[in-house]
Amino acid sequence: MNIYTSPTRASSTARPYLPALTTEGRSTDNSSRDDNCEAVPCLSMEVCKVYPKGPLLVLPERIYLFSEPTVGEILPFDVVINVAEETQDLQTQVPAIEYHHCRWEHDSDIGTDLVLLTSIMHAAAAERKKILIHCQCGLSRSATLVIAYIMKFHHLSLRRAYDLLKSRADKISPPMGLVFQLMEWEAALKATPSAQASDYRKLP
Ligand SMILES: N[C@@H](Cc1ccc(OP(=O)(O)O)cc1)C(=O)O
Repeated sequence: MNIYTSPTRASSTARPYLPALTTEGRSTDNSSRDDNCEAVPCLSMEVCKVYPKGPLLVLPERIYLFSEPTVGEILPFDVVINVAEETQDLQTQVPAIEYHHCRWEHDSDIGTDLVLLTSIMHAAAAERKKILIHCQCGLSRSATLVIAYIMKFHHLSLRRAYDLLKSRADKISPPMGLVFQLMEWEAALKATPSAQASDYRKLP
């Protein structure tokens, strides 16, 4: 399944990031800690080694965050969501995997996709599927999607969802253009209290 999202938001060539926030409440679950996310800088679009140990488990419902994977790296997953415009689309190479590709840039309008993609994640999680969320580096766009998911299905504010993910993958840094859209997402979630309390999954 391919979902093309036109980049309609202009002028985000500079990419301001949220400042580093509190690390209070870091997970004690070493399997989802950020040891994987060592200080290996993203030197270029080609060399993106933020997760040198492979996909990082960031949420208990088998949701992993990663940079651009190889075919071999996605084989263990049931569902793969690729949210980068510039990454290779591996769909035809992994026909057995539920593969979604949303071609986001760092300033794309992602609001509609968030509704669909977080629902896909939620449905897959309910079926105990193993889910990989990735972009090019695993820092901005994929992190934005995971934050949106946490906000909706763990019922956390943007700030708390960001802090939670940051405590598990401390290199994440959603660009300000996407953070603004997460603010809109937060407002939309607040406006729909039906945001399914029954869907709540308690975080460890
Ligand atoms: N711009 C970074 C690399 C980088 C590329 C893409 C990126 O976004 P995402 O995490 O959404 O792929 C983040 C960082 C550098 O020059 O090192």
